[in-house]
Amino acid sequence: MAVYTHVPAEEIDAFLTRYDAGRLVSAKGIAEGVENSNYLLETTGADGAGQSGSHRYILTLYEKRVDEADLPFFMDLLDHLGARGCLVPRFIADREGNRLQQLGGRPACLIEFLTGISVTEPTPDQARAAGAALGELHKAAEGFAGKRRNALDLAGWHDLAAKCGDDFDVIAPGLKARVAQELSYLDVHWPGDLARSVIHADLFPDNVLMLGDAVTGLIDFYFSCTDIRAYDLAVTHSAWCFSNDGATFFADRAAAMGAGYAATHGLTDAERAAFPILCRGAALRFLLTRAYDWINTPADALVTRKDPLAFQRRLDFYASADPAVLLGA
Ligand SMILES: Nc1ncnc2c1ncn2[C@@H]1O[C@H](COP(=O)(O)OP(=O)(O)O)[C@@H](O)[C@H]1O
Ligand SMILES: N[C@@H](CCOP(=O)(O)O)C(=O)O
Repeated sequence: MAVYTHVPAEEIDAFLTRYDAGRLVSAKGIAEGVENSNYLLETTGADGAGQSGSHRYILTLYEKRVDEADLPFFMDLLDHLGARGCLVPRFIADREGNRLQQLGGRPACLIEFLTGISVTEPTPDQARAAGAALGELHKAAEGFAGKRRNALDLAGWHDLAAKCGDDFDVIAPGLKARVAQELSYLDVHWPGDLARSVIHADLFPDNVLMLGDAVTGLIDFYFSCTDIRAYDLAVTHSAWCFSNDGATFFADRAAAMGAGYAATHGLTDAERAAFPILCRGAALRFLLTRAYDWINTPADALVTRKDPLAFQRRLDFYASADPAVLLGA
């Protein structure tokens, strides 16, 4: 469960009085997620007569990697994407027009609740829908003027690796050397000339809400940034096309995801040629943040740490795979 900051129900109820959202009926810490503290709120609604469950909101308190100064970028991006038909949540303004607040000593926002569930074992059709939704997102992001540097780029990966240092080998003997070897490879081969745009950068199954095979919401844009556009597909590929432990690659999901993305956006020849390297970078990026969190998560946080080695297995797969299997024909 990701709740780093515990806020008493009375404080949440008082917080809600700034909004036209009614009174608090229930507040539950949300089990999923590792970055921020999230609560699912139910309220009476503005007229005070709502039935239980009919007025839901997400309350997010920003922790760890989210810089408060970046929140306007995320808000503007979701406004832009929402106005172009993407199924993304709105940040809700209080009666004075403020969307950013303080609660429990943290920056906090009230956010529109979207329906849908996150799949844990995606089918190929669901992977196709995720690829298509990512392509739609990239199309909708065209023309967005905001820019944000990716703090988790190649330079950021070097910084994280240096911070983990010898602790890598506490997670698994030899991991420090494996990471160093991969960084050296990517220093030489990372592509510098591919199209860049705003990307989601963390479109894991838990950040895609679905009903059946239909995407009902894309959430958690807090890593969104300006970077190589096809890297976003590589991140999504690494997240959706393997068993959770990274031991099994599902070529059928990957081919479907590639087809879904091609149907709504598509890749250039140069992006296809670079895709195996982009996937290696994606796998290393999540290996590194998971390793850092494995070492540094506070003992009293209600959070389930994620296994870094699940992304070492993906990395090893990408480093040796026949490029032709990654996206199918
Ligand atoms: N707008 C939303 N609508 C519905 N559920 C949401 C929404 N935002 C977050 N959630 C739920 O909260 C969980 C954690 O949110 P997320 O933004 O992924 O957290 P973190 O930033 O900590 O990773 C999600 O997996 C989802 O279950
Ligand atoms: N997707 C990352 C962790 C970031 O948290 P999320 O819950 O926002 O996806 C991972 O799986 O390592």
